[in-house]
Amino acid sequence: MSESYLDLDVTVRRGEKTLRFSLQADPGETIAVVGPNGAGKSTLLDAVAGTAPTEGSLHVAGQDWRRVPTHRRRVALVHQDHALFPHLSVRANVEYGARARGTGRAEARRRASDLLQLLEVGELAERRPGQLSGGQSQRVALARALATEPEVVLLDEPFAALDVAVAQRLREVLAERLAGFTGVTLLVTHDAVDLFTLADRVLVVEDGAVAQCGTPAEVAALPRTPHAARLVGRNVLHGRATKGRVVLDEGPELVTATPAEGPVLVTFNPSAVTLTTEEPHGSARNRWRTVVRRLVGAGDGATVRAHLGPPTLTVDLTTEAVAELGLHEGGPVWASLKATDVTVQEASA
Ligand SMILES: Nc1ncnc2c1ncn2[C@@H]1O[C@H](COP(=O)(O)OP(=O)(O)OP(=O)(O)O)[C@@H](O)[C@H]1O
Repeated sequence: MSESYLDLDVTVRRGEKTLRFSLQADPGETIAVVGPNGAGKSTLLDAVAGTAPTEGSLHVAGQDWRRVPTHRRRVALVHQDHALFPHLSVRANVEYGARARGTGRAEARRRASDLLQLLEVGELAERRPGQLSGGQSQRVALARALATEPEVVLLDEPFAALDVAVAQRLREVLAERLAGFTGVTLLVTHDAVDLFTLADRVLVVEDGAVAQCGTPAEVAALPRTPHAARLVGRNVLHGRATKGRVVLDEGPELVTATPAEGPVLVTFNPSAVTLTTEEPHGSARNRWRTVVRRLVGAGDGATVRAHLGPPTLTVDLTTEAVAELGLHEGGPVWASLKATDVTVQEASA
């Protein structure tokens, strides 16, 4: 019998693809699931919910969930399109969640009132879903999901359709609510903010398998996939190390301060890269003449993210610096990087 609250080790076949997931989680844990499009994040949720045919083992709260039919699994799923019942009031939508699990009418009503209050939409109880904003609807959808007293909550990009301020407020409300939740929450997200505000751990999914699982700080410090690196704003390059040098898969060499041998991932902060128009003559051991591929404003008007390559680099700089350097897409630039700013980790074969 498994020690973990949730213990999953499954294989899922989807068309031509075979996806394989393994995850153990403790009571009360919130796990962010990240990865590129098509990596298998939704498939992982489907495997837990029982809506995808799976082989392997899945235990939740001491029960063998392979023996629990899908409709009896104590699992609540919230998507970005919340799909509330349009003909029922907000209150009735949330009560439905509880009643569907066999809860009595009075208890369901009490639970719905409590949850709507907690999610700060108590005053909307008599409205119909059509009379709610996107953020309000999403709160009601969360209330309805939690009213089922689930053992596992599956949140599939629940903030994706909301504007930034609404999403931020809902994150705060959800963080409070999840703090008192004793089950396991899996949260699929493409937003690094979720990692640092909601997640106890981050599960990085790549190409139908778990590429990394660690605390948000661990993944931020040493992301093991380019997607995770981009998400947390770090650079990651693949290469092969011999004696303090790494021959990058993209061609150029990189000098590092850490001895390593064999396949490696090298990571570094965008702020560690210095850009110049002339070849730099400072102490930086690594310098490359490269090309500006894309310049993307950060939305605050003051900072710009430059994508360069080869080698593929991301660099954050101020709009003044962009102007001073005369950076433009397709234009040349020198990038330099100190050996001591580079972290080297072994790559799994
Ligand atoms: N019902 C299905 N039948 C066949 N293949 C499927 C099915 N559902 C998903 N797939 C495939 O399985 C893989 C994983 O898809 P999945 O939707 O789990 O990825 P995801 O990480 O959730 O992606 P996204 O971020 O785009 O939602 C993809 O290659 C996808 O094309």
